Amino acid sequence: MIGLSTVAEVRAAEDVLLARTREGALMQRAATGLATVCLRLLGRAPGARVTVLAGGGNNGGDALFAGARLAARGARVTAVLLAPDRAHPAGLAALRRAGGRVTGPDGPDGLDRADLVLDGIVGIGGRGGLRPDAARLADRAATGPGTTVAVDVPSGVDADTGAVEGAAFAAVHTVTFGAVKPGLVVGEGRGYAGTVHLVDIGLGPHLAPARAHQLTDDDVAAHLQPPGDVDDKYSRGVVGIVAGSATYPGAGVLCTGAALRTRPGLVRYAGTAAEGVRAAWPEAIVTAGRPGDAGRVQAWVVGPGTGTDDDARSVLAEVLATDLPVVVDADALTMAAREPDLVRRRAAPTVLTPHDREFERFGVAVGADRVGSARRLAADLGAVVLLKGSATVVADPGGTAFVNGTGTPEMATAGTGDVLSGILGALLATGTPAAETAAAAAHLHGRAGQVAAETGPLVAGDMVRRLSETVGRVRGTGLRDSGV
Ligand SMILES: NC(=O)C1=CN([C@@H]2O[C@H](COP(=O)(O)OP(=O)(O)OC[C@H]3O[C@@H](n4cnc5c(N)ncnc54)[C@H](OP(=O)(O)O)[C@@H]3O)[C@@H](O)[C@H]2O)[C@@H](O)CC1
Ligand SMILES: Nc1ncnc2c1ncn2[C@@H]1O[C@H](COP(=O)(O)OP(=O)(O)O)[C@@H](O)[C@H]1O
Ligand SMILES: [K+]
Repeated sequence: MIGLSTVAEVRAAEDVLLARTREGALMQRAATGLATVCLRLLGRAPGARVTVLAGGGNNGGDALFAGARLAARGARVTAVLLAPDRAHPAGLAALRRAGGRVTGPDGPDGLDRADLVLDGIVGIGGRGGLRPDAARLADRAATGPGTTVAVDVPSGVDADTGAVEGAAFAAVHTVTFGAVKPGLVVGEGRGYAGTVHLVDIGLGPHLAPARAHQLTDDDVAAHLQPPGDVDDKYSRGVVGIVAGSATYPGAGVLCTGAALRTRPGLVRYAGTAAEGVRAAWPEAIVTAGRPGDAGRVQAWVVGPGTGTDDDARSVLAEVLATDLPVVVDADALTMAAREPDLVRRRAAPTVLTPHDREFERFGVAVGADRVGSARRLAADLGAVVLLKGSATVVADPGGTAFVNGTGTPEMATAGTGDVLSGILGALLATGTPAAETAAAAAHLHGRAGQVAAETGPLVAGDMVRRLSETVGRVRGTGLRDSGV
């Protein structure tokens, strides 16, 4: 699990560590890590052209020291000082000693010929959108030939939320220090950060436990354990699916298929798409009746493609009245937004899975702070909120959050949400805690999208078809030998 630490948490840990290390040591660790990544990206330093954009704070100091290291290795380094009178004195002196050139914001910056551009304009001390000089240079860097590397945080990105007000530095790589900040992996900031490299500067032991996390394949593998010798089809949890309709069976077929391919113990289906689901998935136990007719389950999924008429509303109420975990998706979200008390009065876990427009039906727009918005709705409803997006966010009522790191834009196609709710229902039926389980489902779903997109554009059914293989790849096992 990767902790995502806020600026306040990083600053607090830095204060403790700064008091215990000699002056400037942390910045040297940061600059060494930064220069190492840059050297790897450049391949070879001698002759390489590097432009360092340096603001007047410590972020500029990191960039200047790293520039000095690159210059010492033979790179031709130009530092552009955005606030020449406040540039980090020791960093600037080191750069000069190593043979780097220095200019002001309007000087010959070399951006049109650079191999690599370092963005040390502003880091976690930034406020608001970039100022005009900085915005102009960030824009030139983005359209120039150099590989763009952000120092700690892409300038102009809010490190806590990922919000971008106006211009920001578009990095292909971000080298961040001490801890990954949420703004690098969520919202607009994710798109500006590119690939994130974490440099250890010794902050770890002093950081408060993170309240937001990103799961790894290893974390998710723990949710995907194969059955053991004593397992039977019931023992791993049975999921019940209420999805699709007679006219639109697709959502029922996708959701049921995804559940089966995630944990193929037993999947029950109840609803008016029964005929289509039975034809597609003979492995499922299917009834055209109500949820109560389906047999015992350990979790429900309700909503994809069910419609929002009186019958659908009464089925939703029946499912929410159980003491089982429930995934509320799609049309069920529209109905739950009209009657949020159906969710609030539940004692068992509820996971709501809105995209932005469904989220807004609960009364507030998502806005630029996606983690904050998901947390607020989760607290209001006493439910886990899984807010879909290019980086899906999960929040629980207590404020614990997860930001998903897998997936591909190819997943922006109809029906992929139905696949997610099937995966999530299957995992929730095992009884694991709802928020982390929802994050694990989003992770697996994203990996299935990546696997299905390996050969070209995907449709939702491709994700279902490749799910078993994806589970195997996330488990990292392959075929077990018999031990004979
Ligand atoms: N602490 C440590 O031990 C370590 C810290 N480390 C590093 O320090 C960084 C934090 O440094 P920091 O606190 O000096 O702030 P920083 O990010 O440089 O920003 C302040 C500067 O930005 C400017 N500025 C602000 N907003 C702006 C805007 N919108 N557009 C343009 N400019 C703007 C602001 O100008 P001012 O408002 O003063 O006019 C001021 O000049 C951190 O991210 C990491 O890289 C590492 O070395 C590890 C050890
Ligand atoms: N640009 C993107 N990058 C990664 N994932 C995406 C992107 N766009 C959409 N997705 C994912 O695809 C799924 C779409 O779900 P949803 O909007 O409910 O679709 P549908 O209702 O058609 O099934 C979500 O899981 C979302 O996170
Ligand atoms: K920066």
